Amino acid sequence: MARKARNGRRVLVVDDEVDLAELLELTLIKMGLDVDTAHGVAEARAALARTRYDLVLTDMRMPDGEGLEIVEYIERERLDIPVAVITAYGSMQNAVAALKAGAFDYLAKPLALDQLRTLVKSALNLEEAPAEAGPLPDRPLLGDSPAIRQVLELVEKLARSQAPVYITGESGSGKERAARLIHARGSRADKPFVAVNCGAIPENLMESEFFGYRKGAFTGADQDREGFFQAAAGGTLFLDEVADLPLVMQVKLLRAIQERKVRKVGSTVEEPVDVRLISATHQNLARCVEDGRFRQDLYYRLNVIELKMPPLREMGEDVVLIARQLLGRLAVQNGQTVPALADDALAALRSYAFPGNVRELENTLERALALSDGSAITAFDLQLSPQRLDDETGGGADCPLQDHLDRVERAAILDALEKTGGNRTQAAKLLGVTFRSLRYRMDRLGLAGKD
Ligand SMILES: Nc1ncnc2c1ncn2[C@@H]1O[C@H](COP(=O)(O)OP(=O)(O)OP(=O)(O)O)[C@@H](O)[C@H]1O
Repeated sequence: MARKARNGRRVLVVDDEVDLAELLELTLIKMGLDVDTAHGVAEARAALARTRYDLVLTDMRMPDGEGLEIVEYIERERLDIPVAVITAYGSMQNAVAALKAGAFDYLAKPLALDQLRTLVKSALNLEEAPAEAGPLPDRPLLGDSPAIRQVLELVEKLARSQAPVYITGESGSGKERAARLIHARGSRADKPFVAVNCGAIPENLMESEFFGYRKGAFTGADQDREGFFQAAAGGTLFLDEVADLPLVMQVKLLRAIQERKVRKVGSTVEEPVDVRLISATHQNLARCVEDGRFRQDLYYRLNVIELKMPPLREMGEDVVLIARQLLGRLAVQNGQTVPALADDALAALRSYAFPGNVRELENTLERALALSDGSAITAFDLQLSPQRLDDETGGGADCPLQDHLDRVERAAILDALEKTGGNRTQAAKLLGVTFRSLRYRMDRLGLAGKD
């Protein structure tokens, strides 16, 4: 089966499960890609022999063979096509075998669509959609539980003040959304809101990214450039994952906050800056201070007022309320009628721990909408895996699987780079992955500047 879209990049999806293939296909088409689907290894080989693809996504287990064979085929024939595999939940061995055979990444089932999109964008070097022009839409924080009402009250108060705000909460609990709301409701609303993921900036570029640089400051600096501080002038600078700032940068940030001035790299003059700071992290920053990983003086500067985002599982019936609102929005976006939530789906939503909070709920619904027959969403469509119901007791609620895997991966890569003196080719060999796979992984984990 082949479907056409808009930007000329062609992806081969290999999956014998019709539902999953359809979900992948829909998601990729929405990204503007052309998609062919093969329902087994033999069909995939035939398609690869016939057509030039820019990316292959393959399931691991199919009736006529393993996804691994496709990875090996692409390597053997030197087709130079990035290939990613989709593995069953919990089968890390399969994922590792595929990476060793040349796959550049893997996705675990049930599929998280935002991870899929990140992977595809990265493999195809697709540009991010341009940022929305004009003032940011004042998107609300959904929910009506006492926990979220308290948050909303505090947001209104914080919007009226200029004090630094420090937002805590689990991943996906709406920290960035709350920060945007504080900005949008305050006196700086018509000025920029600049969000910075502190964990994603290579260490060697941090200073110039934050404070800008002058032409000639270093090789390649062929014109003056503004940093985040200048870009947020008069508005709000949102420092996400602030615990990931390296200590050297913490000193520079503290200075900028205290002096209300920044100096571009390569410049001798300081310029005044006026930004409101909001920072966030899902880590325990006080513990980072105790461990010596975060400066206490900066911690006090940032943590003037704390806003705690509640986890979705502590928001009672909000899970159903938010699910209905999100479903309505998604269905309208797709031009579908809004499906009902069947009783078994409601029960599944109420009993699941949602370690990934509202973000996970959004992904779950997006996937369910694609899988459902259109009239009602059932528990089956939601695919909330029962193992994860126990996450709360197993510590998983504080540590969703992806975070855990990322941490393991990050430690292994850093270790290999240290052992090889930063030589990526040797590090890739040591890790048993291809050079391209290592480069991709370092980009994804924000380690690109670490060697
Ligand atoms: N209360 C809410 N109402 C509506 N949408 C929400 C709510 N909370 C979170 N979201 C949505 O969930 C997704 C994740 O939210 P956001 O990025 O604000 O979370 P975060 O806590 O900053 O996550 P991370 O720690 O991973 O950066 C976004 O799409 C956001 O719009």
